[in-house]
Amino acid sequence: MPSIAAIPEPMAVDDSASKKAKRKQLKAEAAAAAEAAAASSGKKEKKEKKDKKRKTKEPASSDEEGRSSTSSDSDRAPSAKKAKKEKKDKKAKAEPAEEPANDDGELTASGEEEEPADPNALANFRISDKLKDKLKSKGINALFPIQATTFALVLDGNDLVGRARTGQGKTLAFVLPILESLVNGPHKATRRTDYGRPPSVLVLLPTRELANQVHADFEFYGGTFGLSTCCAYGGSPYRPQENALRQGVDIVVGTPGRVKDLIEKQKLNLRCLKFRVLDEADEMLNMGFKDDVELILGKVEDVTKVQTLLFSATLPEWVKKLSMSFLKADRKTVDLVGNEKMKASASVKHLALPCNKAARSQIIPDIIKCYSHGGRTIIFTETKESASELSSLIPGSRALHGDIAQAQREVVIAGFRSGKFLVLVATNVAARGLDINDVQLIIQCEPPRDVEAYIHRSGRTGRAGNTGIAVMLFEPRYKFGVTRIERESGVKFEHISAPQPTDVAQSAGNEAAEAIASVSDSVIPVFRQQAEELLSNSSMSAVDLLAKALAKAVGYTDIKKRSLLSSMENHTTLHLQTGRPLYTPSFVISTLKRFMPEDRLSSLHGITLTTDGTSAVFDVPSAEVQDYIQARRTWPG
Ligand SMILES: Nc1ncnc2c1ncn2[C@@H]1O[C@H](COP(=O)(O)OP(=O)(O)OP(=O)(O)O)[C@@H](O)[C@H]1O
Repeated sequence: MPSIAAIPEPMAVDDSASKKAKRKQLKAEAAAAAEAAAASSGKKEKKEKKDKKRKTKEPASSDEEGRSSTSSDSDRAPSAKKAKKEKKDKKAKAEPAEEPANDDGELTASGEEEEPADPNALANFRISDKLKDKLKSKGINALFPIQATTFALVLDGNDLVGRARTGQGKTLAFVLPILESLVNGPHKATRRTDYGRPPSVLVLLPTRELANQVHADFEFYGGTFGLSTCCAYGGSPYRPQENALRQGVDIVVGTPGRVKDLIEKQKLNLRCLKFRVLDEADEMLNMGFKDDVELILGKVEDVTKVQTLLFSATLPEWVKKLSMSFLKADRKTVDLVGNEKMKASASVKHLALPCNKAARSQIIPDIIKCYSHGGRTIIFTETKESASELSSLIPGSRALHGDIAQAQREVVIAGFRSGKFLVLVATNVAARGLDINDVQLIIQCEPPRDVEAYIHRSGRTGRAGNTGIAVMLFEPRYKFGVTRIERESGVKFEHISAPQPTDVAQSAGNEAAEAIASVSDSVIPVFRQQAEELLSNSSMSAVDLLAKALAKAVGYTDIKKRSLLSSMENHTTLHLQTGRPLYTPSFVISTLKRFMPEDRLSSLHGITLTTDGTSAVFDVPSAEVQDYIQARRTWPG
């Protein structure tokens, strides 16, 4: 006999634990995941570290070190505490590089000021003192695995394809050896330093924001050697870029369109190029820059004199093939992801949440309240229109997409970086490479079309040893989008339901209670009389009244119900059990028609069969729940 009941609790997530406990658990799990990832990419290195006293150092080799480990990391049972320590130390765990060489007297070969046990300590690499000081000023005392494994290869003149997960320091993996190579290494002798010199380095990347970021790194670290950098991207005036090129620069960082324009206008000359770097190469090709990139790379007269480096967290097969035409035959490949199942960042907790499009703007602010821990949030939408629309619906957020004027885009990014506002609603322009401090939460409004987008978007959090949370929303009907991303990225989503209004209110209440403690006693005389009147005129207890005051202080006058299935406000999820196969959603409708008038069923939506096929869940307006339950009771069958 069929039965029908409202589902009062989330179906797939245990909400019984307090918010605090949940937060703690998430943090600990994400930290453990981070540890596992680090352990995974550096498994061999860790083992070696253990045995360090017995073993001698070996030179870095792409063949050996590029291989990633798949063996069991669970044995390690990493603790959150340990992960925290790791975050603090930002320790890298890769193979030691070759013995440092002292090629011009500027480089140090001793590990005196470094932690001697760390094979990736700066002292173990051919990095000059000036550059080391700059790195230390940023809190960098050791290289990350991708940097440690590629440093000597690049400095020694190899072409290279480098791959590591998001947030693992790929930028410095090319910045550092390029700078050393120009100033102290093989290119020192032939590098031009005169007025009007053509650049020695060209870095191509897909977005303007990323160009700005990498430019800033080259300026910061290259400035120490007196190297000058020019940033060339579309939407910005030509004049300053052309002036800089006329005077002569050492490094040009830019997007393919503008770089091509400057070459065609004969403002940019690549005849003295020593390095060309393709950062996020697959995205440049995805964005239709393939012809521009090929044209630019083809402008180099003598390719034997140029080193070409290609870096990304994702290297689809066709990009690898393409690298064959850009890079020399003896190129090295360092792939720290390799054939490992998990391609996305392992220091990120990946969550999936069913949510109808119409409910997004209601639910997203609650997700932010529950999961951002007061840090920054980036929300990704598929289209520019939905980014603008959503940002207009989410208080305190700003939009970023390709239709926004470049000057405004820069203002938005600067505001987000500086913490002027904490929520950015963006299209894929913010998906690649952006490294913004304290991004705690990523929300993707729907499963992206390609898995690379998922990997890069979710990788805006959980960077450089930190942990983060990525929530992907999906239409309950299109659950296959989640399965597809799971299959292709290796991510195992934890399925959660929308934070219930009571959860959100509770966490707001906690904050309000803390805030009350900071209110000065000077307000008491002013408000005491109203407080006394309120208490004497009310039949409620002082505690209940205070609870109401807290609710009002954080903007609550009512708690609305939210469906678990589609996250719609004022909707409730019902569970129909028949004990017999239901086959399809239309079969569910015909079953319901037996006890509910047909016209009432028009407000029902989101019918989803449970896995055993004998029951179904669907949403109805909360006001109609009792009608369903009553009708079922009076129905004889
Ligand atoms: N050796 C290091 N020690 C500590 N922090 C580092 C180190 N190297 C890089 N970082 C920091 O790690 C962060 C991530 O680096 P970066 O942006 O280069 O990552 P990425 O691998 O290029 O990520 P994505 O794939 O998302 O572009 C940056 O804030 C950077 O300053």
